[in-house]
Amino acid sequence: MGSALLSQWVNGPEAITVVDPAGSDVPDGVALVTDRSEIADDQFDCIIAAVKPQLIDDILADYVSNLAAGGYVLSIAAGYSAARLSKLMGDAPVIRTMPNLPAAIGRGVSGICPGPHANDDHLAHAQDFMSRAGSTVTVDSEDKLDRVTAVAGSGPGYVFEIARAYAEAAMKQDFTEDEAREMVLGTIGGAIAMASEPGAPSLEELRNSVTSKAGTTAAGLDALNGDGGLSTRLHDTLQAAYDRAVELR
Ligand SMILES: NC(=O)C1=CN([C@@H]2O[C@H](COP(=O)(O)OP(=O)(O)OC[C@H]3O[C@@H](n4cnc5c(N)ncnc54)[C@H](OP(=O)(O)O)[C@@H]3O)[C@@H](O)[C@H]2O)C=CC1
Ligand SMILES: O=C(O)[C@@H]1CCC=N1
Repeated sequence: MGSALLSQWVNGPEAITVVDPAGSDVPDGVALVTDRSEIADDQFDCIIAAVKPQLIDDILADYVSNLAAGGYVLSIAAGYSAARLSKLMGDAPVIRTMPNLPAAIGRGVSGICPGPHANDDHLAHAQDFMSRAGSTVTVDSEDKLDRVTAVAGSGPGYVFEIARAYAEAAMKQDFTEDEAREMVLGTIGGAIAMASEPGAPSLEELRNSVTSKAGTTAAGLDALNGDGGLSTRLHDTLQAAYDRAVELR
């Protein structure tokens, strides 16, 4: 996720240093170090926590002395609470965000939640930073951010899985993998673009406009969600993701 954001963050004025022990590729203009010792004496206005939540305790505390006076810590980690991170980082100001993977093409959706000691300047920077990767929504509680995580942070995973299953079903209707992928992604992309037009009808109205009385779509929709199974499954999906975020706090 860090690389996806980095690909958009480089379009701004900040000088960015990435610490990655694996030494992966970084965009032009970004400094890469593979060991914190290489930047031991350096100061940064913003430290970004982009490792897995389970690794934050082991990794981030080493960077307390790298945070410049007046700076803040920006976390993209799921669940891990701002209060816990602030404490770990010597009572530093913390802002939590929850981006999603289409940030890689500037089409992400990011939740932003100011945490302990964060001031308006920190929040303004975080909003500017995240908006380079797509749209943002600022929420006023971490519980809400954990719900953004369930809906949008994990969301591309659900969408890719739905598209994968949809394409698999298309292949069972005697299409090749390439044909199925093209038809399914074209159909999803076209439908989403239409629903996203300014002034577009509600999603329910759009669905109804495809559904001829006693026609093929009605037959398909009955199999898809006639018993409410899809609605229940999606409710359970979001609830399970939220519950996991709560466990990671
Ligand atoms: N994936 C997603 O769509 C989203 C992820 N997030 C959050 O982003 C964070 C990263 O997740 P994700 O990108 O999926 O996970 P990854 O494992 O792909 O990324 C974590 C990166 O941290 C690196 N790393 C490991 N140890 C260190 C260290 N000591 N110092 C610096 N870097 C280190 C890893 O390197 P290596 O691979 O070599 O171990 C890896 O490149 C998580 O906190 C997650 O909750 C938030 C929103 C969406
Ligand atoms: O699966 C995860 O935990 C991360 C957070 C949201 C998306 N990926």
